[in-house]
Amino acid sequence: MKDLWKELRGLKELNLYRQRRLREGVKDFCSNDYLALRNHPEVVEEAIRVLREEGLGSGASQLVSGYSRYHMALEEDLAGFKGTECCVLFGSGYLANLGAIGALVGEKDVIFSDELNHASIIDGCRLSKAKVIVFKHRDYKHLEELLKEHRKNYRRALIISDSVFSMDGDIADLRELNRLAKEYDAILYLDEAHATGVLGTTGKGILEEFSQGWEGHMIIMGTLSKALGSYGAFVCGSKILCEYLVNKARSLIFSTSLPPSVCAGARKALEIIRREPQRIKRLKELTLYVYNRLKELHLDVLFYGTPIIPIMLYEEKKALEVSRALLEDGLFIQAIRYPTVPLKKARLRLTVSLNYTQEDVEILLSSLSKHLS
Ligand SMILES: Cc1ncc(COP(=O)(O)O)c(C=O)c1O
Repeated sequence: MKDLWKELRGLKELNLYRQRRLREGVKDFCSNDYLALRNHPEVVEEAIRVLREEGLGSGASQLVSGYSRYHMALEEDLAGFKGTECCVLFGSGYLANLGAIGALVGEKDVIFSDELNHASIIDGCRLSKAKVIVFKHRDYKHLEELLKEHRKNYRRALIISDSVFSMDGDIADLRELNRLAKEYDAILYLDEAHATGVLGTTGKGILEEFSQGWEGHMIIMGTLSKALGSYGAFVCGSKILCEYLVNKARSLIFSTSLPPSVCAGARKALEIIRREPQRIKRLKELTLYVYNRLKELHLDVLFYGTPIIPIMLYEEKKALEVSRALLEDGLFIQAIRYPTVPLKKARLRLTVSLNYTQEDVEILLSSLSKHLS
């Protein structure tokens, strides 16, 4: 146990020590509740209704007795929303990536993975025992070189990318990824955690953003935990894929399914997104407004049109200091540091949400200006 203490001390010395913070009493500027659906009265009402009807937990895994009509209805709606044949729910985005990647590829196979993919993809790749080849971030020329050299040596190939990269907010080039997937006979696996409810004019995700229909070799993974304001995740694709995952994905088979109330709440959130596409438009407008105001402060921000707007501070210590100073003003933006991002690329990951009022934005800007300009 002494070793653990030493390691923690090492993290503190490097400004890489992490602590959870109660978010009470502060305005949250770093959640992924982009469309403000987590507290939407209809979502909460529906979840409570089903909570009363079904009880708290689901009682078992999907393959035992934990698969209710609420799970099935949500899967059907998600498949319809994403324009795929079928959908399977998972306990979380982390579990979906672990389970789906691990089921799809093994020792004889190869994965081509963007270097900035989410940690759950990295862990899923490692666990799968497939050969993992990492391509430079959004560098599709590099990807093509790697495909040319290595694809032929393996049975199945998977190209994996986040649709919206969670720490930078940039967007994968679907056209290039799809061209390469087709040319090199690979499955294209897209993580839509931050794209669902955000990209495209109606929030359907990267396919809509690129005016592209779903094709059989595409796997669309997404989470219920961001713009859908709930918890859990899904993998959409062909009927065969879903059947396969239900039989092979260990994180689905050997883990208790989502509570029915959580599924019902997510389904209501999806219904609201479909009914009110103006929410997505408003999010885009607010995002642009916040970015333009940040620019006036001459802050070093990354911006790609998505609601993830990292304020770059580079030094871990500086990121911690500014995050703490904001907290004293009642504003919460978490300092993101290694290993979530590379060393010396520390940042405040500001996210835009429909939860913010005009006044909130003004308070945020004046506090940022005080501590950063
Ligand atoms: C791109 C990406 N994939 C997967 C996940 C994991 O999702 P979850 O939080 O539902 O486990 C996240 C975020 O947490 C993410 O940003």
